[in-house]
Amino acid sequence: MKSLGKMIVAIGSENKAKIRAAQLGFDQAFKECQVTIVGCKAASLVSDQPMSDEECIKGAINRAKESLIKVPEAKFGVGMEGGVNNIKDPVDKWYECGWIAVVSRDDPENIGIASTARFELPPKVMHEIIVNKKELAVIMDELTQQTDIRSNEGAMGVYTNSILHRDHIYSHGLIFALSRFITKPEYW
Ligand SMILES: O=P(O)(O)OP(=O)(O)OP(=O)(O)OC[C@H]1O[C@@H](n2cnc3c(O)ncnc32)[C@H](O)[C@@H]1O
Repeated sequence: MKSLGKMIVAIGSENKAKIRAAQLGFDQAFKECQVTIVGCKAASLVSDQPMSDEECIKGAINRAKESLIKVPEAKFGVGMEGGVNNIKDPVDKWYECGWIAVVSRDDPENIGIASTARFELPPKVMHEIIVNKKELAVIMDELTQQTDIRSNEGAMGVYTNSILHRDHIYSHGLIFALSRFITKPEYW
């Protein structure tokens, strides 16, 4: 039987849902490899509750780059940053999604960036974030009377009756971010 090549991937987070997402995404994108995901603390250098896509992207890139430094044996560094964003026109609504950055050690300037699917956050949740300056994770735990929603099904699970969980949805965003590394070079 052909043995699988081994690959180590760093992720700039110790959040279990994000680590599961990284494993799910890399296992599908690199079927020929046995992938080990190594989580580590990495500073996003943006606010605890990012309020725009731009801020999330910055946070994801910062985390991806720092994770590559912290895990010297890693081939890729991954950053995942959740946050909210406001679409004003044609309807004024707030959405939540995760942004994912993937940095390759071979070519650190070649960064894959993509987002997860997004979902609407209700005005009562946005009121808590904007007026009472609370983080989404805290609001979710209070609303559901559960603990550590962020490491489990996530707000995505709460607002889909557990149909869509944070790990799976983030794995889809990760696979989009990996596109440049796994598809034919002539597509790029
Ligand atoms: O340990 P880290 O990697 O920071 O994981 P985190 O869950 O705190 O995630 P982010 O920093 O990426 O998210 C920014 C904020 O939004 C919250 N958040 C994002 N997505 C969420 C989700 O699906 N469920 C609950 N909270 C979420 C999160 O807890 C923070 O308050």
